[in-house]
Amino acid sequence: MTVTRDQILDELKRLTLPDGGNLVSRDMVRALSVDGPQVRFVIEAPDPATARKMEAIRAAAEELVQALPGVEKASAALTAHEGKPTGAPRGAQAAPAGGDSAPSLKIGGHPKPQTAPMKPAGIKHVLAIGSGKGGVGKSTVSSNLAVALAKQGKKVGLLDADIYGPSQPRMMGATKRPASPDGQTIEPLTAHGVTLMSIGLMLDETKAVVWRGPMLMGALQQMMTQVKWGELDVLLIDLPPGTGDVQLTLGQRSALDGAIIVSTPQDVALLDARKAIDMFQTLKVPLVGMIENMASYICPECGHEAHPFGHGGVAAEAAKLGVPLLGALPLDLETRLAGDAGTPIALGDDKQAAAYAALANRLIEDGLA
Ligand SMILES: Nc1ncnc2c1ncn2[C@@H]1O[C@H](COP(=O)(O)OP(=O)(O)OP(=O)(O)O)[C@@H](O)[C@H]1O
Repeated sequence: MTVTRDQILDELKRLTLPDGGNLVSRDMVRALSVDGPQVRFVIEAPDPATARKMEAIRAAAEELVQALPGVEKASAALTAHEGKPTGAPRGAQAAPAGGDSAPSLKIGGHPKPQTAPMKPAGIKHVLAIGSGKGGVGKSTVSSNLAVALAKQGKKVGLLDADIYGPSQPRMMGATKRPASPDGQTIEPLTAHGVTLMSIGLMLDETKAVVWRGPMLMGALQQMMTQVKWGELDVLLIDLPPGTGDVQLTLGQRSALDGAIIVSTPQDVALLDARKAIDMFQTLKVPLVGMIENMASYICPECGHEAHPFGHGGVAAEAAKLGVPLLGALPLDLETRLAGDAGTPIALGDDKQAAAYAALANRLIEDGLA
């Protein structure tokens, strides 16, 4: 008989810590692996000083697990956070066991082992919005699409997973830090009818984020599993540009229903968009389609139409790759100003809002929202 992870965690819950809670409720168990009768795990203390006081707990935890039926050898190691890394989350302490201070939630710890792809229970569809190149308007498209879908009566969530340059708080006009009243779950914000969460809102915005892959994975896992998203028709995930750890983690570890790629028509952007498409295909994430942004510019003075980033490049690329072209959005001053003001252009009723409404309708017709 092989011991299960749940049995081990249940056993560890029996071990009460001197300052309250147990190893599981205090989220200290890491890297639990069960290899037949061999069990290994790590106990991660919030700091080296606490770790030094926990040797007896480590030994007791090892002994308890070793006594479980089906376990031949259990080994537990102690580690500790080495202080706050650069770009560390605000309140980067483990959730306090008690006391007067408000519980805080550590963002970006080591990921927990998963048995199934992440998809919060109440969410019907999860769509990632990516781009190869930065600055092509992926966040602008994400926020406006979210608002346009909400205007159609859909329950929409928007997760800003761009930890290196989170822009949704500004674009959606919601910069308050989400609360974590119990130190375990995060209450997302609401803006313009959209349920919003940004990893950036949990970080110190004055510091650059220097995170290793595992911490990124842990942070994304938390966004998917600890945020109280509630019932949603669709969760849009605004990815960072490129094909890095965030994209890989989400593609491999969460149940994405599709990916949308935003690109400008210029060659350098298309070159990178192709790489992003290739990555999603490799990860077997269905490609919903491409969106051409900054496709044309209408001079407000004379009405002349110009194509500063080229013309038709995304349509041609989409046709070549056999991916639908979902829409072409112009370069538009009002779109930029609305984004900067935290009131996405899709909230209004002008031509740009209509273009986003058409995009939203298409996703709804395709059964993706
Ligand atoms: N169609 C558009 N017309 C005018 N300005 C736009 C348009 N799309 C995006 N912008 C502006 O371009 C800038 C970059 O857009 P945005 O932040 O959405 O791009 P991104 O691809 O998400 O960038 P990053 O790589 O930094 O995440 C922003 O100032 C935004 O307001």
